[in-house]
Amino acid sequence: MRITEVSPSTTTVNSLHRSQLCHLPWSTSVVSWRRIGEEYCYQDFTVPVDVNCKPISVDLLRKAGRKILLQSSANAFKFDQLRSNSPSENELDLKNSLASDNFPLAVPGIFLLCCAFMCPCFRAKRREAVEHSVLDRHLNSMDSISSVEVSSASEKIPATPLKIPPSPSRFSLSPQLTRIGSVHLSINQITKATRNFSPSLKLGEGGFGAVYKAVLPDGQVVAIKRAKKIFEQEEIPALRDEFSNEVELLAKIEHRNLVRLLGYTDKGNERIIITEYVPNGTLREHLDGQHGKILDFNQRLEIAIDVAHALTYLHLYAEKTIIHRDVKSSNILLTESYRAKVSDFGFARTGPTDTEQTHISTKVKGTAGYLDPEYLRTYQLTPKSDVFSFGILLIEILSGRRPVELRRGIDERITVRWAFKKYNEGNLRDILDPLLDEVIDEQVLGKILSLAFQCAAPTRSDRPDMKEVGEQLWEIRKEFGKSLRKA
Ligand SMILES: Nc1ncnc2c1ncn2[C@@H]1O[C@H](COP(=O)(O)OP(=O)(O)OP(=O)(O)O)[C@@H](O)[C@H]1O
Repeated sequence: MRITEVSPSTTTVNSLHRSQLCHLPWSTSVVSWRRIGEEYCYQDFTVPVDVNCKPISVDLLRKAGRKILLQSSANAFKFDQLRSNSPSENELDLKNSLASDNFPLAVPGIFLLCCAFMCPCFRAKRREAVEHSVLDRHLNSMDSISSVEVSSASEKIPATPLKIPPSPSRFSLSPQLTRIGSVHLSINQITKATRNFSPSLKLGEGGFGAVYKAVLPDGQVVAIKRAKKIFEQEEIPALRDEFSNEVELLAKIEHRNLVRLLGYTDKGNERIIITEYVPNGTLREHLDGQHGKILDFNQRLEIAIDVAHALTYLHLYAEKTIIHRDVKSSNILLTESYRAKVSDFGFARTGPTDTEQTHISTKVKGTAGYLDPEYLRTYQLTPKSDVFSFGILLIEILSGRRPVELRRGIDERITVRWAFKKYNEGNLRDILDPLLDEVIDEQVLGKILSLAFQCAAPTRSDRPDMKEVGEQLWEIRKEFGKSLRKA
């Protein structure tokens, strides 16, 4: 579920809960929420709740293709209605999501589930245990079924005591951009290189559009991201924004752990981004075992370090502070040697430019499960929002579980909460991905988990910055190496 925008009205969490969350350290908040039997937890901010923690309304719910829009007022869509009405297939999944998890999710599908079962990659010669686990993961996942967008009609941003830049630093295409990148192709050349956007060359599809693999006349292999055709007038500004964001940001970036922009085209109804091709799929696919071989612990550590380096670069060393805002396993691409490259800059924004400014105030964008709860509550965006997402990602890398696993028992649905409980009980090994058949030193495991929980602290001041995270991971990796030599 990808959240493109959440208005203040959709996040009116009651003040008691809000203040409790604000003032409790991460551990206390999670543990005490659970101890007093609250189903509501800090991960569930997208659902407005009343004093009894019951969702009060999920306003207009509109489905258009793969998109869900969460909008305000008149056409109120009550939680209770979800329970009583006879549901369509999609509504049924949504109902289950809401009823069971207080989470506004759209999980569309029997059809896609069937595809997951029948997909040839699942029939490949793999160990039975792996197969079961992989299938379980697909059944449990929301990402693998569908990625949906949630947005609201309101564009209001709450007042903040700090200065808001007169025009938020949203990007627009500047004339110089026609000169960026090393690849200059006409639409005709792109059409030829992708064999008229042949489905056989399609690598995948995201919120922005489809991505194709293409071989250029000089033999260079590239990824071509084509904006989806716009049918609804109101979608144009958002998609144009996403395009210009991605182009402007990628153009300024050169780092081995960030996907490189090679060129772009914005002509007529076609908006196309050409980037380096990263050949080994997404991190999520690897965690799901879709590429056959399961990532070992060292590879997982190295991937985490690569992502930490990429984010450190964006936060500290790029021309301006850049906040990615959509750090997640499906946006981490892997090379043949399992090095990670962070992709998808559609939601990225520059951070505070003024030295006195601690944050920028902006609409909430990101992906459910990875979204910083403080940003969601206050609309204040800082690089620490990426740190939060990174913490969630780190737990995902270690456990193999998605941040939200709807088909698991109620205690296990929010992975960070489940992992933290296990950690507190001293059952560290239970958190580890069952597909990993290595014995990991308990101290190493303790340190990396502790780092992940610090990153995912509900309050940004409790989170380390990305540079520190990278340094700590590096130390952990050294310690892991030593533990292997001792064994
Ligand atoms: N540079 C690339 N090289 C190889 N494959 C790529 C590249 N960029 C994207 N892909 C593939 O295309 C898919 C879609 O990518 P895209 O960034 O558009 O969407 P997403 O991040 O998966 O979804 P969303 O945009 O909704 O978050 C990816 O999951 C990946 O499999």
